[in-house]
Amino acid sequence: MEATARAPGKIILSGEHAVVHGSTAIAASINLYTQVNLRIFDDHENGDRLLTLQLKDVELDFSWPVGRIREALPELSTPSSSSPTACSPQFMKLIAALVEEQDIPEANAGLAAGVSAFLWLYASILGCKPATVIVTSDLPFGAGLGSSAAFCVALSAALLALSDAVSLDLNHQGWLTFSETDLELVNRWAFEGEKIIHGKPSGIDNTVSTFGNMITFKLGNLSCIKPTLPLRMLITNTRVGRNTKALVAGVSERTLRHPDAMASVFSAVDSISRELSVIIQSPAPDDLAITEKEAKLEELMEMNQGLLQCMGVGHASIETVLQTTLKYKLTSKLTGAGGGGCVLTLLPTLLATSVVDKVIADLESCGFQCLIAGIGGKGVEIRFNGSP
Ligand SMILES: Nc1ncnc2c1ncn2[C@@H]1O[C@H](COP(=O)(O)OP(=O)(O)OP(=O)(O)O)[C@@H](O)[C@H]1O
Ligand SMILES: C[C@@](O)(CCO)CC(=O)[O-]
Ligand SMILES: [Mg+2]
Repeated sequence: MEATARAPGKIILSGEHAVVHGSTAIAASINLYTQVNLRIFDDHENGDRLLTLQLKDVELDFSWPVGRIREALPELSTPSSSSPTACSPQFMKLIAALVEEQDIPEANAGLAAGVSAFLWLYASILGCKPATVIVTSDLPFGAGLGSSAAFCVALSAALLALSDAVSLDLNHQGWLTFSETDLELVNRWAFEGEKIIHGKPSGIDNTVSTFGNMITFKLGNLSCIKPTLPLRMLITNTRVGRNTKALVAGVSERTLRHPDAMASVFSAVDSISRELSVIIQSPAPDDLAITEKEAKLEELMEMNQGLLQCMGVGHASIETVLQTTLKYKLTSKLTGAGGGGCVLTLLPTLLATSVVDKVIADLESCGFQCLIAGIGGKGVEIRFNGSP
């Protein structure tokens, strides 16, 4: 049996990090995807009864005899696909041993978290069956565009599609969307994978990758936003790698040291997100109104960036992007966990293309990578047996 799932990355317009501490955040899917192809073998098909994970973008393959996994994770021989379960510290240790055996190159050490999430989701949803999983992605790892979430969502979707937990038309040709109920199940499993990679995620990344569009998110609850503004965002990748888990932990540690001050910071971010949501959805009768609303958006982005600085997740490379875009009277803010990674710049509707080209040339001369991604598209989708 074979299935392929694809899940989008994301940008966070406001509220990153504060959302982990209960504030409202706004996120949108982007048209960059992670794709997971899953092929399950019957016993006779896969002679060595192997579980193989191929990460095409980093040209790394991992392989375990199914018997080795069954021996290491005996309690997982019967899958629980309908009941998303957290990976306990005890299971984490057993999985870490299976990952350790693969001798991941030092340069790719960060992948250990992703491979651990893979083993947990595979064994919990499908049990110890021989399979080959091939992963490809448009998303840069560790850049703030939700690569970990897109990986966990696409993987959970592919595994569930071939489990008995969801009902899908296996003969459907082309990409298929799950039912709302099944999307909830995909999202809950993906969140368990994100916990392995992020440590203490809010759930916003996997939620927007699962459901797509643009959402407000607070304490696990999402609502869909219907923008009345043509939001055009330039995404600049500083190419400064960082680790979301460490950055999220750093904000929590600062909160322990300064509880009252950080509570005020998180409350201010909550207000910014709620105000942003109202502006983005308010009726836009004419161009003047659009320009006025974009000016308010820019001011709120600037305020959010200042509060992210308070949280300690800035970086010199992010400052360089802020200063460079400011020369063109444009407003930017980091997106995702910060500490490097990606920065958003709002491109006003009336901004001339020639100016956009100059801004991009200026940023690329700093060694950064720029793209204008489509935002607010579909969430996770599935297709079967290699159908186009
Ligand atoms: N395609 C993939 N295959 C395997 N592992 C992946 C893949 N994409 C992401 N990961 C895992 O997720 C890690 C990066 O996750 P991290 O949360 O640090 O960054 P991000 O998700 O890109 O940024 P942010 O969480 O700020 O949006 C990688 O080091 C790897 O462990
Ligand atoms: C930094 C953070 O708020 C967003 C990362 O994309 C972490 C999370 O919410 O899980
Ligand atoms: Mg992530």
